[in-house]
Amino acid sequence: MEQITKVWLGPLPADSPYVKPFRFYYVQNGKEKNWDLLKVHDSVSIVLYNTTRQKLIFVKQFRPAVFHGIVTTDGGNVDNVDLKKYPPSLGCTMELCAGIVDKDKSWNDIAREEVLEECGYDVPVERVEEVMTYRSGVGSQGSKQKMYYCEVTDADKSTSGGGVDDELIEVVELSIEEARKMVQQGSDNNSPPSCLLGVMWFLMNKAPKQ
Ligand SMILES: Nc1nc(=O)c2ncn([C@@H]3O[C@H](COP(=O)(O)OP(=O)(O)O[C@H]4O[C@H](CO)[C@@H](O)[C@H](O)[C@H]4O)[C@@H](O)[C@H]3O)c2[nH]1
Ligand SMILES: [Mg+2]
Repeated sequence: MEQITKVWLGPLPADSPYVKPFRFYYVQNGKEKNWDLLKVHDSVSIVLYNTTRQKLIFVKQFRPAVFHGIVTTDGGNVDNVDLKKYPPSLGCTMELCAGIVDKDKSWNDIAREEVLEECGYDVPVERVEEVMTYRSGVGSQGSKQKMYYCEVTDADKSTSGGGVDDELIEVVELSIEEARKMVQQGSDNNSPPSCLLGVMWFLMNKAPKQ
């Protein structure tokens, strides 16, 4: 699915549109301190539930940062890494449908667009409900993510999804029981906390009571 054939590293160009590193200085309790941080885009995530088939909809994709973390924690060198020893599938994650806020559009419109681009469901923006906001990576980035909830049906499906431009995204459907297991027992699918939070929120507030 991920189709990765080669991996290597390089320095971060100063004009990256995605991450800008800074050293932040401040005086606290009379003492000068500093903190190294990364400015990254804010983002939206969407808990998607298909009521026709009673499935939660997730996206699976190769995440370079996760692959890097796995290889280096294991003591490996990512630069020109041996992909037989470290298969790229190690860096694939199960996530909520999500996207960065990098356009001159409302957050709700961006959430609606991600549902269409990544998962293929074409819904009017009114059907995308705001749930909560939180901060990710508070030690290094502190970016805001707003979580949404959207119920979809098979009739809303207009494309197979999979992302735009060069994105390679797999749409994955889980039953409520399978999603419950993911947060009860944990799993080895590299899910970020935002995805686990979204599933727990759904189970507490939306899942049909048994
Ligand atoms: N981030 C990035 N760095 C690059 O160097 C980089 N180079 C190219 N790109 C392109 O930017 C687009 C980013 O895709 P999305 O808008 O769908 O955003 P996500 O990657 O899904 O990230 C969100 O959702 C995650 C899960 O909740 C959260 O962890 C993130 O914080 C949150 O932003 C893709 O077209 C990708 O090809 C980069 N994107
Ligand atoms: Mg995305």
